[in-house]
Amino acid sequence: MKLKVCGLTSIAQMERAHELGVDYVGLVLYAGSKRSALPFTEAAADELERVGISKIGVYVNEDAAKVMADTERYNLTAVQLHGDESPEYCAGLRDRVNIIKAFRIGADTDIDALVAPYHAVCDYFLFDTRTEDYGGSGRSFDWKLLEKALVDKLFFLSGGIGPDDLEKIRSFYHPFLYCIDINSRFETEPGVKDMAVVATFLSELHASRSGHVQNDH
Ligand SMILES: O=C(O)c1ccccc1N[C@@H]1O[C@H](COP(=O)(O)O)[C@@H](O)[C@H]1O
Repeated sequence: MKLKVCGLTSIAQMERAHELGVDYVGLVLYAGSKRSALPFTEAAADELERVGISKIGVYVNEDAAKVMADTERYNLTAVQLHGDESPEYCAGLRDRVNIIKAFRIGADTDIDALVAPYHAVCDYFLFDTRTEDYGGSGRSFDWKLLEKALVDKLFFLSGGIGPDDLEKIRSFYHPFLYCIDINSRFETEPGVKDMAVVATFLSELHASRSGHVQNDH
């Protein structure tokens, strides 16, 4: 089971995440977010490029040329497209970078119909909660909806996952669950994580999943 910590805004916290063994950090490169990592000074961008941990850029309806430029500049492993990006948009970027398409899920969402056009043009899916905003709401959705859907692509599970959700994660099995994505519920303020709480969560996540062999590649 992989762990992504999203919404970090300092190089020191990214390096700490790397030391802890977090798999991915998410940089919110969307100016409309409370935890936007923008703007960078040139010096910070240079430092960011060199941080050892795999970095995922989080975007909302961004210009594709900007996403491509950021991918090179910051050495991004993948981009998380959290807005209303079309399948064509995803296909246009995919030969340059891994694509994680985020879907916002509500009680009445037809997940199969929503994801079908994206199946061939993404590397991963990500499931978040549908709210009035694009993401980072701290609110969760009913994971049982994923069990009922025909999801057959590796996915990131997100949306209000908090330090107390380990038992819930332990009880949720899905053959395509790849990564747990944590964000606002681990913050002391927007953009600043409590890394001690992240460390405890990570070690308990690993301990609780040690009996599972699910998608640990
Ligand atoms: O974190 C944000 O501010 C954000 C803004 C716009 C799009 C995505 C954003 N973050 C992503 O939202 C999900 C859920 O976060 P939370 O746990 O509910 O706080 C997560 O995947 C973040 O990557």
